[in-house]
Amino acid sequence: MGVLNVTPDSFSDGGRWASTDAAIIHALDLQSQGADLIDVGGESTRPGAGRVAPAEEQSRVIPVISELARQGLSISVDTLNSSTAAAAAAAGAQIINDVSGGLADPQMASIAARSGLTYVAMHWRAHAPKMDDLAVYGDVVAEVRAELVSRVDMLTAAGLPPEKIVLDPGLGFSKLPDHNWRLLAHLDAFADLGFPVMVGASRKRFLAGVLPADAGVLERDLPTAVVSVLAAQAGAWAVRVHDVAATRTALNVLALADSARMGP
Ligand SMILES: Nc1nc2ncc(COP(=O)(O)O)nc2c(=O)[nH]1
Repeated sequence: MGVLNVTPDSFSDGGRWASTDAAIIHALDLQSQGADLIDVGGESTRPGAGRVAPAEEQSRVIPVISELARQGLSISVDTLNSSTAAAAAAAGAQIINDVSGGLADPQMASIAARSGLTYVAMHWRAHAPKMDDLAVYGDVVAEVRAELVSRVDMLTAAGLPPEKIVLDPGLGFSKLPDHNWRLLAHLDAFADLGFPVMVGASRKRFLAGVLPADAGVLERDLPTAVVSVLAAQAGAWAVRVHDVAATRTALNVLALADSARMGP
């Protein structure tokens, strides 16, 4: 899943694809790098980001989704807002990627159920201003797992078929670095729930821990690609990344190593 932030302020690529034309060019480039899906977002969820009105979010993402769907790309819409999810479904998106897992907008579960789209429910505890204050866990794996199970219960009660649900541990959302590493080390705890699992580590702060102190954000693309391999080995359904080429290459290494291991 290639990241396409059509926003002026996303933490690692804000403003670069803010125009519709630039966004479409970048989406096609992500596809040529090997992306199976393009995740189109119009509101930055980085810590400290302010909220964006749904109308503004839709003005950013719907023209992009419409054109990319017209060109046959597989699109997810990264939104907390049910009105944006409904508009994206009408514009040709196949997936709703809701970082709040339905908590931010009470209408989202029913809108997602009615849309027939696949729905990614990510683990989340609060909007950006309060997010870091809630990074408190006794057992992060058990608690994130339990909270995602309660999200599934709410979503299915609203009519969303279980087979439409993808789960995501929400790396970097109300998590300290060691929480993220523990979640990555125990992805099986989420895969065991019987839903596809998505992982979004790309360029996130916790990856800085494996880099020199003066490393820039783009240097996190290498550890991101390594995490993509770890996620694939744990059976992840998708990884959400900015640098698709790096992850595609890393997954090619894994595929060749696996085939060599199973070969004669
Ligand atoms: N499902 C899912 N969606 C996401 N959307 C945005 C971000 C924040 O990253 P960005 O600001 O680079 O888009 N991370 C995730 C994530 O980890 N999982």
